[in-house]
Amino acid sequence: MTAFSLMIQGTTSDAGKSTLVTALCRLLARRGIQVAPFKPQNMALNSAVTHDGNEIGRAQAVQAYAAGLAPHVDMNPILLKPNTDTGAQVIIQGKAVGNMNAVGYHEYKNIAKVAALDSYHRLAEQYQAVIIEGAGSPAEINLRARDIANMGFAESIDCPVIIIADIDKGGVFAHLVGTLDLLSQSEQDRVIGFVINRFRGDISLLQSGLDWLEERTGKPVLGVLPFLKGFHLESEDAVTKSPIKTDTNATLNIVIPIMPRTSNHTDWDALRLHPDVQVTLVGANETIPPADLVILPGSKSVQSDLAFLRQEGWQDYLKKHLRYGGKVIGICGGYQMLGEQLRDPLGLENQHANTNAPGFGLIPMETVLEKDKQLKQRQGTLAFTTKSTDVTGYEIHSGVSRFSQNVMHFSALENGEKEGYVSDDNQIIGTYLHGVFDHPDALHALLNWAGVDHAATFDYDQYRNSEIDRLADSAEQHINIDALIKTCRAFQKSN
Ligand SMILES: NC(=O)CC[C@H](N)C(=O)O
Repeated sequence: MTAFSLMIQGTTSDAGKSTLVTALCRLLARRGIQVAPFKPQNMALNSAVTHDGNEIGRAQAVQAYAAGLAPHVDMNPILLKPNTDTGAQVIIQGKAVGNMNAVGYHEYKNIAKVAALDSYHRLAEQYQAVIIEGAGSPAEINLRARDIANMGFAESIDCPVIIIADIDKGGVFAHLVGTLDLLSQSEQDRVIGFVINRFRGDISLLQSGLDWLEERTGKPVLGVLPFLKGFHLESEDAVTKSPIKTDTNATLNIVIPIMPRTSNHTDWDALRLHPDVQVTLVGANETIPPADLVILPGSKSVQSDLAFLRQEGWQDYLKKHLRYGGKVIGICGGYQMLGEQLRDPLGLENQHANTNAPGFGLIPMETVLEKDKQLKQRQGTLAFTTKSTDVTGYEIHSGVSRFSQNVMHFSALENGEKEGYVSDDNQIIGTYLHGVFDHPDALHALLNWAGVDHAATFDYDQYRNSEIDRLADSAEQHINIDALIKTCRAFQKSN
């Protein structure tokens, strides 16, 4: 059997590339084909940690899960994490190599490409199929010259491409025809067809448009995927503000600030999906509503996000919230902010070295950002509950925090380390563990801590798995997957 690759590119960001790759990974795995996901270059603040301590984009970790694999660094060899308005931390094969601005990175792309190809070839040797995700749109002609994220990559490895467009946004025919038109002949030749995503309504009304599109471009429409109501899969970067659930009997109100550099926003997905919880995300210039629990999330640029929170009135809000008996959980960067001092001697998160800032002063702790980033998957038990309760999570941070006095810890980890903080008055928790609400037992205990007496059981892993199945079932129904596999194999042979 010939191994094959297929790349999914989109007419815009958020067209549905990640979801289609996820669906294909699950559908090939169901057919017994050993398949791996791959994205050469990802720009996102929501990353995942592999077993061996490397950092990759969240979407590839979810796609690996759909394929029945553990996430591996080769699945996303280049990750860009924006930490200022003009620059990003560049992560190559799982490890940060430094901060670069857009021009600097453009120059660096030739080096980054070597890593992308190296990782891809390793996957291609190991698996029977590699499903590749593009980034943004392949028609950004100003970025074409050194492109390694879309057609530049497809041309290098000579693979077929599907272009996907989101009909819910409108303008789907213009997007598809325009995108194809802006590609070179050899790039156009590798487009094996289109997929239209998020269609609602009567397909018979779309048919004349599909016929026109096929006639005009000479490319087939491989499938029209319906809008999946209430569908939720961990999104890569965009923080979705609309509530996931509509009917809620929530008893616990959670408020979370959205800061310019909020990271790992999927930390609160399990809460947004939980029937007993109402999560309100508060952005810039919005009134902060009353809450039972405030969660300060992770941040890629802690000092500037802290300044943002102060400017938005969160310091006074937190003081009042705690005075009235409210609870606070700080995760990673949000945990660091709750401390007394933040130091960045090397200028890792700013353009300048030696930037310091006072934190909210609610935890007797000081944090220094150090050169080596800590990337770890974690397992342990909660240290502050009487009942032994499992907790899982992962750490991604440069900050090293030190307490100025003895404190109660949040968790006891499997390697014997104690981690995090719980205040004596039981109102504040701080932890470095991202994903801390994902384990059903930890979720239950934390909701109980926050005031929910009989919280419903919610298993995030199970939920994710059934959402991937729902997505894959829909793709199976609307795309001829066996014919697609044949086309990809034929492309591989003829080129
Ligand atoms: N994930 C985070 O919130 C990281 C916090 C901070 N940027 C650090 O590196 O220490």
